[in-house]
Amino acid sequence: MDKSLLNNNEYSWCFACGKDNPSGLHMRFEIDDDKCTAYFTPRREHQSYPGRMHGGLVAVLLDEVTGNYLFAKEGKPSYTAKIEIRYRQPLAIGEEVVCTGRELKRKGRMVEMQGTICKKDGTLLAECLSKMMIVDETPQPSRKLAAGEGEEE
Ligand SMILES: CCCCCCCCCCCC(=O)SCCNC(=O)CCNC(=O)[C@H](O)C(C)(C)COP(=O)(O)OP(=O)(O)OC[C@H]1O[C@@H](n2cnc3c(N)ncnc32)[C@H](O)[C@@H]1OP(=O)(O)O
Repeated sequence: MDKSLLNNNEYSWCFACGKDNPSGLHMRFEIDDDKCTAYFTPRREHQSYPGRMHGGLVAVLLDEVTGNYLFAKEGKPSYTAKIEIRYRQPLAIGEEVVCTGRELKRKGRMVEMQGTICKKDGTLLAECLSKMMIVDETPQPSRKLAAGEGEEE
């Protein structure tokens, strides 16, 4: 893996997994041969209707667990080009879920990924099919941020 990627300070600001992002989800991952797994417990600040996680944030869990699998396998970033989500049951606030990302197939740099979110008893809550494009570039912060603008006072 290109070590300069991991030394890129901006990675620690990822909304889903960045350790320095105070508003982030702070997801952590386990990588196996064929999948990435993350355990996550939705908190009150993540809810939409009372007691259930916001659908946009459910999408973040799916996007991140699939993206992280590719990042670990390829040692390069990949960008989400398309994501389709089926929300089957609500994710309950306070109840831990298991997120899993797997590769289905690829053509060139475009990889088709599958993501699932299940209860600990295996009940399927949400799933996605996505297309992610592997890129060779190192993502750069916006010019404003690089110039020290856009930071909170
Ligand atoms: C420790 C840290 C951990 C870090 C771990 C972090 C994990 C992070 C996971 C979160 C990931 C994100 O949120 S990423 C952020 C959200 N996503 C983005 O910002 C992506 C924005 N879009 C783009 O940048 C671009 O559209 C790309 C890169 C996706 C594609 O652009 P491009 O490279 O110019 O490619 P382009 O010429 O358009 O297309 C190339 C080929 O792909 C096909 N193609 C392009 N888009 C699509 C599509 N949606 N569906 C089907 N096919 C497509 C084209 O038809 C073409 O086929 P052919 O003609 O060659 O056959």
